[in-house]
Amino acid sequence: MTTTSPTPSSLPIIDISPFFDPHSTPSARYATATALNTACTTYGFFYLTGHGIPESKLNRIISLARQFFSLPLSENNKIKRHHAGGPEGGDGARGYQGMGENVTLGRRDMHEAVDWYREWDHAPREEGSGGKGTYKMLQGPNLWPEEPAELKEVYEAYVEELQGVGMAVVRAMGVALGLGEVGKGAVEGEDEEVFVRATERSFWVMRMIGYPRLEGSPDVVGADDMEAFSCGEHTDYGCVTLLLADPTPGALQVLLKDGKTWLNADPIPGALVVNIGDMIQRWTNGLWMSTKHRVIHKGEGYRVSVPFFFEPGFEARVRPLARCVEKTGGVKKYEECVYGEHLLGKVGGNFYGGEEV
Ligand SMILES: O=C(O)CCC(=O)C(=O)O
Ligand SMILES: [Fe+2]
Repeated sequence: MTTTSPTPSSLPIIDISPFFDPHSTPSARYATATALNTACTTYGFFYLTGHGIPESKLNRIISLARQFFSLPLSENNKIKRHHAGGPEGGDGARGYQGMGENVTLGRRDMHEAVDWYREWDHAPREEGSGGKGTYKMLQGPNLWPEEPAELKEVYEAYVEELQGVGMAVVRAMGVALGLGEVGKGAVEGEDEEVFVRATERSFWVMRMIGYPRLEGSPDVVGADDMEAFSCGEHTDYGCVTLLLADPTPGALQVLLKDGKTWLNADPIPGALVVNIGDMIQRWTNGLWMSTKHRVIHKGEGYRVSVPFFFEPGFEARVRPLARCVEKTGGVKKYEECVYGEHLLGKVGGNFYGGEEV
C-alpha cells in the first residue's frame, strides 16, 4: 500500500435507476435528482449505482484491457495512433499511445492507452493535409486490435450501454438543476432536457488505460521528476465521465473544493465513478465545477482503467443557461463554445482540460 494515501473515500453514491425505470415515482426521481445536485455542487464526483450493467460484464471489460496491454509492444503498435494528415493514415486521436506519450501540463504521464471515438458521421470527411488517403484530425476510422479477438464486439456493445447510462445521468442533471419541464422552461430550449438534446449524437470517447506501478519513494511524488505521475492533475474537458477501474486502491485521487485535500476514489464493485467535465461547468455557469483529479499508482500490480467520456455532439453549442446564471449571481462567466472546436483544441494540444487552449 502507498504511504501517500489521502483521506479514504467518502464520495456520495447516486442510484440512477429511477431515471431508467419508466414506472418510477416522481418522488424516487426527485430523491435521485436532489442527491445528484448535492454531489455535483460539493464534489463534482460520485459513485453511480443502478445503471443496470452487470458486474460480470464490467469485469470482462477490465480483463480484456489487461489482456491487450500484456501483449508485446509490437502487437500494441499495430493500432498505433499516428499524426493527422500523415501517410500512415492516422487522425492524431484514435489508436494506441505508448508509455509516456501523453502529456499533461508539460509532464509525461506514465501510462499507455487506446482511444476510440464516435465515428465521424455528422459531416462529410475531408481530405487530410497529406492528400488522398490521409485524414484530418479526428476524422479517421477507429482502430481495433486483432487480439484479444472479441474486444471489438464487447467494447462496442459496452459503448452502446454506456450511452444509455450517460443519457440517464444528464436527464437527471436537468431535473436536479430545476430547469423546468419541456415547453415550460423560462428560456426556450433551456428546459430539463437541454443536456439530453445536446448529447443525442454524443461525440463520445472510450479510453482504455494501462498504468505500470510507479517506482521510487512516495516522497518523489510532486517533485521535479518527469515520471512522478501516472496521470497528472486535470479536469475532464467534456460533459460526464463514466469510469470503470480495476480494484487497485489509492490510485485515483480527487481534489476537494478546499483546493488542498486529495481524496481517494477507490472503486466500489459494480459501481461506476462519475465526474463532471468542463462543459457542465460552462452550462451551469460554474454552479457545478469540474473537479481536478489525478492518478498516482504506487500500489500493487499493473492498474487498468476504462473511462468513457459521454460528451455533447460535435456541433453542439454550449453556453451558460440563464437559470444557472441567475443562481450564480447574475453574471455570465463563460462564452458560448462549439464542443467539437473545444475538443480539437484539446486533442491538438495533447493534454487534458483544466486550462483553456
Ligand atoms: O484512470 C483513472 O482512474 C482516471 C483517468 C482519467 O482521469 C482520465 O483519463 O481522464
Ligand atoms: Fe480524467
